[in-house]
Amino acid sequence: MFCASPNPLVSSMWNLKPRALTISSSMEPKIPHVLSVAGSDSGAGAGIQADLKACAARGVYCSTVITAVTAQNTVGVQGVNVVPLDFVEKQLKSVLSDMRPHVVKTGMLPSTEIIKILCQSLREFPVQVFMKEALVVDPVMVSTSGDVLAGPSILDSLREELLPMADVVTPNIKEASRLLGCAPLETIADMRSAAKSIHKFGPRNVLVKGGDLQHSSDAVDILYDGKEFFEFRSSRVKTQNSHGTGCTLAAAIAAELAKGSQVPSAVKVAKRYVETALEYSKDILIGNGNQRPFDHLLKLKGSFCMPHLFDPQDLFLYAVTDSRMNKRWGRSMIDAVKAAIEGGATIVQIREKDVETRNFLETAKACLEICRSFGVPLLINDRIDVALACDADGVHIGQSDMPASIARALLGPTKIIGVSCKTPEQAEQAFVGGADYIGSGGVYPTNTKENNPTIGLDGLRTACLASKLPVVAIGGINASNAHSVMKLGLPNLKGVAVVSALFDRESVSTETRTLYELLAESTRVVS
Ligand SMILES: Nc1ncnc2c1ncn2[C@@H]1O[C@H](COP(=O)(O)OP(=O)(O)O)[C@@H](O)[C@H]1O
Ligand SMILES: Cc1ncc(COP(=O)(O)O)c(N)n1
Ligand SMILES: [Mg+2]
Repeated sequence: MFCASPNPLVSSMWNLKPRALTISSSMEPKIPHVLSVAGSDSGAGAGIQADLKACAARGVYCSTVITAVTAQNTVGVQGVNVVPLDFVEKQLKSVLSDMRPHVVKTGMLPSTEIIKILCQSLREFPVQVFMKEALVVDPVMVSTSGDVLAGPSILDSLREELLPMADVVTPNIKEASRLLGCAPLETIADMRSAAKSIHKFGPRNVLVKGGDLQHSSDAVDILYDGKEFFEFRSSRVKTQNSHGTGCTLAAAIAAELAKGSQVPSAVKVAKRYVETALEYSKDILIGNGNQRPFDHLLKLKGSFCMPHLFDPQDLFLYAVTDSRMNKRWGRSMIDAVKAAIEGGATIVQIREKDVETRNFLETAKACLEICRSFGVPLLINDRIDVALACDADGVHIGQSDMPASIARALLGPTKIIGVSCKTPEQAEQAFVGGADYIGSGGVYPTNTKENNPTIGLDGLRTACLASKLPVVAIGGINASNAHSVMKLGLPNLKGVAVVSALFDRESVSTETRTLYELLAESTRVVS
């Protein structure tokens, strides 16, 4: 059985189904699936092995078509053995005709013939997720060690055949200048202009990766979608363990697209995953060379003690609780959080309006301990200071709180930030400010928030369509209307946030479990 929960214990201890997937209910029920068409790296830092690990870490199934077998280690590439063309074709047919991946990601494509066979196979077996964004091309040419993985002879077929079919292409700075036949890129301005020029070959989105940009203290990537530029910036992790970052980034983008994310949001999540993986494995020692791999599966190892890296699927069943409502039912906030997780909550937010800061902090610390032990992220409502003080996984802020950009500056790159948004303008602001998701509502009338106009299902749809970020619906959602919300079937609508229907009830765990089952039914969970 494939288990997409970040913490398998949550499933096994409480006998829950695996996390639900938001593949539209009108499609066959499937778990998100990426096909990687790439070369094998015997050192397992890059290539097929990186793709398998990155997809696994991001909760996505990955099948593989191997184009070449490389003898490779941390020193360099000692040999390349290209898989015979007819056997590449056979592998493609085997996977595409039967397993129907949602997204195809390509890496090392060592010959023109292999590129042509791939294009032909993709025409014969079109690959789509939510009718769009299904081909991610990482135009691998030279390894970081300087060894050639695909010679200049592939450039024409790459430019003329594969790139026009690509939804996202992810050249590093060297690959970008090779594709364009231009001088090396030296600045971010060069990266922008290269992204624009590569876009003319026909891909819908171009991401020029700046990991190897000299004299840049940050790792900056530039995305161009034909209209807008997006700049993704993270601090540069000081490590030699960065072999395979390019493959990993592209695989993680493909994984997020397979879950239904839009391109900018997929890039953002993927880049943060790479940065976090580099940071957590910066000191590991594998091999004697200077092209050393990092640890893709940090998430599995770290779920008990490390901060939670945002995954849009966390938003599936979002439990929001405060002490006032719990007091009415004679339970502590800590018991409420435990019960919600027991019932299947995939993320928890605590909010307090009338408790003293010191008490709130103590409660938050206790809740965090429970959440960490189950690998469920804990967010603090409004209070960035409390989130920082207890090292919570992030915050949820409203339109009258600090702007997302300031919250991001205060909280740093890895904390989760959600923003309540009613309008497309607010959703855009949240994205630009560095938020991870938006909460949109009130979908239905509610007693928990005064002066909060209802936007209805139409307002929710408008917000989702306008948002580049994943969305969680909020406001008056309960077991009788959750299905109508999820039925909207919008790819970035990831789940529902619930207050009263879980906590203004006698048994929090029973209500949460019932709602979980219902949501799972609406989105057709497969196990
Ligand atoms: N030392 C680093 N610290 C943080 N991010 C990095 C570092 N090196 C690369 N990255 C990021 O890893 C991804 C892969 O980029 P890059 O290294 O340029 O590609 P490639 O591996 O294809 O050469 C990009 O998102 C880049 O910004
Ligand atoms: C099989 C294979 N595919 C891709 C790369 C590129 O990875 P990197 O740029 O990190 O060396 C590689 N070295 N080997
Ligand atoms: Mg790299």
